[in-house]
Amino acid sequence: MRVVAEDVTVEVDGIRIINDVTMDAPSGSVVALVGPNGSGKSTLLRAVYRSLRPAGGTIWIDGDDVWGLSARASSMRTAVVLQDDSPEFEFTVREVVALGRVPHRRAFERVSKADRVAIDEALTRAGVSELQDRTVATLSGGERQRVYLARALAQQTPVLVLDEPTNHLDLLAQTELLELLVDLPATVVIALHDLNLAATYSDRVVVLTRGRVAAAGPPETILTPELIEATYGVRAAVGTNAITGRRVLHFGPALRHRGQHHADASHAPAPSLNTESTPL
Ligand SMILES: Nc1ncnc2c1ncn2[C@@H]1O[C@H](COP(=O)(O)OP(=O)(O)OP(=O)(O)O)[C@@H](O)[C@H]1O
Repeated sequence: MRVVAEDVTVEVDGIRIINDVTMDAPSGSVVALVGPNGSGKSTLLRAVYRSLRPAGGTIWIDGDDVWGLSARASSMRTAVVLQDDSPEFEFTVREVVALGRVPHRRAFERVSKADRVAIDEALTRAGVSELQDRTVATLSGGERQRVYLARALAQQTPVLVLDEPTNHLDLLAQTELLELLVDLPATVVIALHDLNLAATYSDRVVVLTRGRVAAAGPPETILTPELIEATYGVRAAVGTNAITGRRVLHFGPALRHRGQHHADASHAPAPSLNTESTPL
Protein backbone atom coordinates (compact mmCIF):
# COMPACT_ATOMS: atom_id res chain seq x y z
CA MET A 1 0.00 0.00 0.00
CA ARG A 2 1.25 3.44 -0.89
CA VAL A 3 1.72 5.89 1.97
CA VAL A 4 1.70 9.59 1.16
CA ALA A 5 2.02 12.57 3.45
CA GLU A 6 0.76 15.61 1.54
CA ASP A 7 1.59 19.11 2.77
CA VAL A 8 1.40 17.92 6.36
CA THR A 9 1.68 20.39 9.21
CA VAL A 10 1.66 19.21 12.81
CA GLU A 11 1.35 21.38 15.88
CA VAL A 12 1.87 20.30 19.47
CA ASP A 13 0.61 22.62 22.22
CA GLY A 14 0.33 25.42 19.67
CA ILE A 15 3.93 24.97 18.49
CA ARG A 16 4.44 24.05 14.85
CA ILE A 17 6.66 20.96 14.77
CA ILE A 18 6.13 19.79 11.19
CA ASN A 19 5.85 22.30 8.38
CA ASP A 20 4.27 21.46 5.03
CA VAL A 21 5.95 18.07 4.74
CA THR A 22 5.34 15.91 1.69
CA MET A 23 6.59 12.32 1.63
CA ASP A 24 5.81 9.49 -0.77
CA ALA A 25 6.37 5.84 0.13
CA PRO A 26 5.45 3.68 -2.88
CA SER A 27 3.87 0.30 -2.16
CA GLY A 28 6.46 -2.21 -0.95
CA SER A 29 9.25 0.35 -0.59
CA VAL A 30 11.45 1.08 2.42
CA VAL A 31 11.55 4.82 3.16
CA ALA A 32 14.03 6.05 5.76
CA LEU A 33 13.34 9.27 7.66
CA VAL A 34 16.61 10.80 8.78
CA GLY A 35 17.57 14.11 10.35
CA PRO A 36 19.03 15.60 13.50
CA ASN A 37 17.53 15.22 16.96
CA GLY A 38 14.33 17.20 17.21
CA SER A 39 13.89 17.54 13.43
CA GLY A 40 10.40 16.04 13.60
CA LYS A 41 10.83 12.40 12.56
CA SER A 42 8.80 10.91 15.42
CA THR A 43 6.17 13.61 15.09
CA LEU A 44 5.69 12.92 11.39
CA LEU A 45 5.50 9.18 12.10
CA ARG A 46 2.86 9.82 14.77
CA ALA A 47 0.69 11.53 12.17
CA VAL A 48 1.18 8.52 9.86
CA TYR A 49 0.22 5.92 12.46
CA ARG A 50 -2.73 7.99 13.58
CA SER A 51 -1.58 9.11 16.99
CA LEU A 52 -1.32 12.85 16.33
CA ARG A 53 -3.78 14.57 14.03
CA PRO A 54 -2.15 17.00 11.59
CA ALA A 55 -3.22 20.64 11.77
CA GLY A 56 -3.05 20.72 7.97
CA GLY A 57 -2.51 18.41 5.03
CA THR A 58 -3.39 14.74 4.64
CA ILE A 59 -1.86 11.34 5.29
CA TRP A 60 -3.02 8.96 2.58
CA ILE A 61 -2.74 5.21 2.93
CA ASP A 62 -3.84 3.33 -0.16
CA GLY A 63 -5.75 6.42 -1.22
CA ASP A 64 -7.66 6.84 2.06
CA ASP A 65 -7.13 9.67 4.53
CA VAL A 66 -5.95 7.79 7.65
CA TRP A 67 -7.78 10.26 9.84
CA GLY A 68 -11.01 9.30 8.09
CA LEU A 69 -10.49 5.65 9.03
CA SER A 70 -11.54 4.10 12.32
CA ALA A 71 -8.73 3.26 14.74
CA ARG A 72 -9.35 -0.41 14.04
CA ALA A 73 -9.31 0.02 10.25
CA SER A 74 -6.07 1.97 10.58
CA SER A 75 -4.47 -0.74 12.72
CA MET A 76 -5.42 -3.36 10.12
CA ARG A 77 -3.27 -1.35 7.71
CA THR A 78 -0.44 -0.02 9.84
CA ALA A 79 1.62 -1.65 12.59
CA VAL A 80 4.05 0.36 14.69
CA VAL A 81 7.35 -0.36 16.44
CA LEU A 82 8.31 2.39 18.89
CA GLN A 83 11.45 2.98 20.92
CA ASP A 84 9.82 3.53 24.28
CA ASP A 85 6.70 1.50 23.95
CA SER A 86 4.32 1.36 26.88
CA PRO A 87 5.86 -1.76 28.32
CA GLU A 88 3.46 -4.46 29.36
CA PHE A 89 6.09 -5.54 31.86
CA GLU A 90 4.10 -8.23 33.60
CA PHE A 91 2.90 -9.83 30.36
CA THR A 92 4.77 -12.72 28.82
CA VAL A 93 6.44 -12.23 25.47
CA ARG A 94 3.81 -14.41 23.81
CA GLU A 95 1.00 -12.35 25.35
CA VAL A 96 2.55 -9.11 24.08
CA VAL A 97 2.99 -10.51 20.58
CA ALA A 98 -0.61 -11.79 20.70
CA LEU A 99 -1.73 -8.15 21.11
CA GLY A 100 -0.80 -7.73 17.45
CA ARG A 101 -3.79 -9.94 16.62
CA VAL A 102 -6.34 -7.77 18.46
CA PRO A 103 -7.39 -5.72 15.40
CA HIS A 104 -8.15 -8.99 13.59
CA ARG A 105 -10.69 -10.16 16.20
CA ARG A 106 -14.06 -8.95 17.36
CA ALA A 107 -14.44 -8.08 21.04
CA PHE A 108 -14.25 -11.19 23.27
CA GLU A 109 -13.53 -13.47 20.31
CA ARG A 110 -11.08 -16.23 21.20
CA VAL A 111 -7.64 -16.63 19.70
CA SER A 112 -8.06 -18.58 16.45
CA LYS A 113 -5.76 -21.09 14.82
CA ALA A 114 -4.81 -18.41 12.27
CA ASP A 115 -3.89 -16.11 15.18
CA ARG A 116 -1.68 -18.80 16.73
CA VAL A 117 0.07 -19.41 13.42
CA ALA A 118 0.66 -15.68 12.94
CA ILE A 119 2.02 -15.35 16.50
CA ASP A 120 4.37 -18.35 16.10
CA GLU A 121 5.63 -17.06 12.78
CA ALA A 122 6.20 -13.55 14.15
CA LEU A 123 8.06 -14.90 17.22
CA THR A 124 10.32 -16.93 14.93
CA ARG A 125 10.97 -14.14 12.43
CA ALA A 126 11.87 -11.69 15.17
CA GLY A 127 14.10 -14.30 16.84
CA VAL A 128 12.24 -14.33 20.15
CA SER A 129 10.57 -17.78 20.14
CA GLU A 130 12.77 -18.99 22.95
CA LEU A 131 11.77 -16.03 25.10
CA GLN A 132 8.03 -16.48 24.67
CA ASP A 133 7.25 -17.57 28.24
CA ARG A 134 9.41 -14.91 29.91
CA THR A 135 7.83 -11.72 31.21
CA VAL A 136 8.80 -8.56 29.35
CA ALA A 137 10.21 -7.13 32.60
CA THR A 138 13.02 -9.71 32.55
CA LEU A 139 14.24 -8.89 29.03
CA SER A 140 17.19 -6.80 27.91
CA GLY A 141 16.51 -3.64 25.88
CA GLY A 142 17.41 -5.37 22.60
CA GLU A 143 15.28 -8.41 23.37
CA ARG A 144 12.34 -6.17 24.23
CA GLN A 145 12.78 -4.24 21.00
CA ARG A 146 12.55 -7.51 19.06
CA VAL A 147 9.37 -8.44 20.96
CA TYR A 148 7.76 -5.19 19.77
CA LEU A 149 8.87 -6.03 16.25
CA ALA A 150 7.27 -9.49 16.64
CA ARG A 151 4.04 -7.88 17.81
CA ALA A 152 4.02 -5.67 14.70
CA LEU A 153 4.74 -8.65 12.43
CA ALA A 154 1.89 -10.62 14.06
CA GLN A 155 -0.42 -7.77 13.06
CA GLN A 156 0.26 -8.73 9.41
CA THR A 157 -0.31 -5.24 8.05
CA PRO A 158 0.66 -3.96 4.62
CA VAL A 159 2.34 -0.93 6.23
CA LEU A 160 4.96 -0.94 8.97
CA VAL A 161 6.11 2.21 10.77
CA LEU A 162 9.23 1.98 12.94
CA ASP A 163 10.74 4.72 15.10
CA GLU A 164 14.45 4.13 15.66
CA PRO A 165 14.05 0.37 16.03
CA THR A 166 17.80 -0.32 15.94
CA ASN A 167 18.69 1.70 19.06
CA HIS A 168 19.12 -1.20 21.44
CA LEU A 169 20.14 -3.80 18.90
CA ASP A 170 23.57 -5.38 18.49
CA LEU A 171 25.21 -5.53 15.08
CA LEU A 172 23.72 -8.87 14.08
CA ALA A 173 20.23 -7.92 15.31
CA GLN A 174 20.39 -4.59 13.41
CA THR A 175 21.43 -6.33 10.22
CA GLU A 176 18.79 -9.04 10.62
CA LEU A 177 16.10 -6.43 11.28
CA LEU A 178 16.92 -4.36 8.19
CA GLU A 179 17.22 -7.47 6.00
CA LEU A 180 13.86 -8.67 7.29
CA LEU A 181 12.23 -5.30 6.56
CA VAL A 182 13.61 -5.24 3.03
CA ASP A 183 12.23 -8.74 2.39
CA LEU A 184 8.75 -7.95 3.70
CA PRO A 185 6.11 -7.25 1.06
CA ALA A 186 5.01 -4.31 3.26
CA THR A 187 5.61 -0.60 2.78
CA VAL A 188 8.08 0.37 5.50
CA VAL A 189 8.55 3.89 6.88
CA ILE A 190 11.41 3.93 9.35
CA ALA A 191 13.11 6.69 11.33
CA LEU A 192 16.83 5.97 11.50
CA HIS A 193 19.84 7.79 12.92
CA ASP A 194 22.36 5.48 11.30
CA LEU A 195 22.88 6.98 7.84
CA ASN A 196 24.77 3.91 6.63
CA LEU A 197 21.81 1.69 7.48
CA ALA A 198 19.56 4.17 5.64
CA ALA A 199 21.94 4.22 2.65
CA THR A 200 22.23 0.44 2.49
CA TYR A 201 18.66 -0.67 3.05
CA SER A 202 16.27 2.07 2.00
CA ASP A 203 14.81 2.76 -1.43
CA ARG A 204 14.29 6.41 -0.58
CA VAL A 205 15.44 8.72 2.17
CA VAL A 206 13.61 11.77 3.42
CA VAL A 207 15.85 14.22 5.24
CA LEU A 208 14.09 16.38 7.80
CA THR A 209 15.55 19.50 9.33
CA ARG A 210 13.57 21.71 11.70
CA GLY A 211 10.30 20.13 10.69
CA ARG A 212 10.78 20.57 6.95
CA VAL A 213 11.95 18.28 4.15
CA ALA A 214 15.51 19.27 3.27
CA ALA A 215 15.86 16.59 0.58
CA ALA A 216 14.17 13.39 -0.57
CA GLY A 217 15.03 10.68 -3.07
CA PRO A 218 17.23 7.62 -3.57
CA PRO A 219 19.94 7.43 -0.89
CA GLU A 220 22.82 7.50 -3.38
CA THR A 221 21.73 10.86 -4.77
CA ILE A 222 20.55 12.37 -1.47
CA LEU A 223 23.11 11.31 1.14
CA THR A 224 25.98 13.35 -0.24
CA PRO A 225 28.80 14.71 1.93
CA GLU A 226 27.52 18.25 1.26
CA LEU A 227 24.01 17.45 2.46
CA ILE A 228 25.27 15.58 5.52
CA GLU A 229 27.63 18.40 6.45
CA ALA A 230 24.93 21.04 6.00
CA THR A 231 22.34 18.98 7.89
CA TYR A 232 24.38 17.62 10.77
CA GLY A 233 27.47 19.84 10.87
CA VAL A 234 29.75 16.78 10.75
CA ARG A 235 32.45 16.24 8.14
CA ALA A 236 31.47 13.43 5.76
CA ALA A 237 32.96 11.52 2.85
CA VAL A 238 31.85 8.69 0.62
CA GLY A 239 33.85 5.48 0.37
CA THR A 240 33.41 1.88 -0.65
CA ASN A 241 32.41 -0.94 1.65
CA ALA A 242 35.30 -3.43 1.51
CA ILE A 243 32.94 -6.41 1.82
CA THR A 244 29.93 -5.52 -0.29
CA GLY A 245 31.52 -3.04 -2.70
CA ARG A 246 28.61 -0.67 -2.00
CA ARG A 247 28.79 2.97 -1.02
CA VAL A 248 29.59 3.70 2.57
CA LEU A 249 29.61 7.01 4.42
CA HIS A 250 32.53 8.04 6.59
CA PHE A 251 32.26 10.68 9.26
CA GLY A 252 34.90 13.01 10.64
CA PRO A 253 34.94 15.78 13.20
CA ALA A 254 32.13 18.20 13.96
CA LEU A 255 32.20 21.31 11.77
CA ARG A 256 30.07 23.31 14.16
CA HIS A 257 28.40 22.78 17.45
CA ARG A 258 24.73 22.52 18.24
CA GLY A 259 23.15 25.95 18.21
CA GLN A 260 25.69 27.46 15.83
CA HIS A 261 24.34 28.74 12.55
CA HIS A 262 24.49 26.39 9.54
CA ALA A 263 26.51 28.91 7.54
CA ASP A 264 29.42 28.13 9.88
CA ALA A 265 29.96 24.95 7.87
CA SER A 266 31.19 27.09 4.98
CA HIS A 267 34.36 27.87 6.98
CA ALA A 268 35.25 24.21 7.19
CA PRO A 269 37.54 22.42 4.74
CA ALA A 270 35.84 21.31 1.52
CA PRO A 271 34.47 17.79 1.67
CA SER A 272 36.38 15.03 -0.08
CA LEU A 273 34.28 13.58 -2.83
CA ASN A 274 36.58 10.78 -3.95
CA THR A 275 35.39 7.22 -3.59
CA GLU A 276 38.43 5.99 -1.71
CA SER A 277 37.93 5.10 1.93
CA THR A 278 39.04 8.09 3.93
CA PRO A 279 40.99 7.37 7.10
CA LEU A 280 39.21 8.76 10.12
N1 LIG B 1 4.59 18.21 23.53
C1 LIG B 1 5.56 18.93 23.03
N2 LIG B 1 5.74 20.22 23.42
C2 LIG B 1 6.73 21.00 22.90
N3 LIG B 1 7.59 20.55 21.98
C3 LIG B 1 7.46 19.30 21.55
C4 LIG B 1 6.45 18.41 22.03
N4 LIG B 1 6.59 17.23 21.40
C5 LIG B 1 7.65 17.36 20.57
N5 LIG B 1 8.17 18.59 20.65
C6 LIG B 1 9.33 19.12 19.93
O1 LIG B 1 9.17 18.82 18.57
C7 LIG B 1 10.45 18.65 17.97
C8 LIG B 1 10.44 17.40 17.13
O2 LIG B 1 10.38 16.27 17.98
P1 LIG B 1 10.48 14.80 17.39
O3 LIG B 1 10.43 13.86 18.56
O4 LIG B 1 9.48 14.62 16.32
O5 LIG B 1 11.93 14.82 16.75
P2 LIG B 1 12.84 13.62 16.22
O6 LIG B 1 13.36 14.05 14.90
O7 LIG B 1 12.09 12.34 16.27
O8 LIG B 1 13.99 13.65 17.29
P3 LIG B 1 14.99 12.51 17.86
O9 LIG B 1 15.94 12.19 16.75
O10 LIG B 1 15.66 13.25 18.97
O11 LIG B 1 14.17 11.34 18.31
C9 LIG B 1 11.46 18.64 19.12
O12 LIG B 1 12.11 19.88 19.15
C10 LIG B 1 10.61 18.43 20.33
O13 LIG B 1 11.19 19.04 21.47
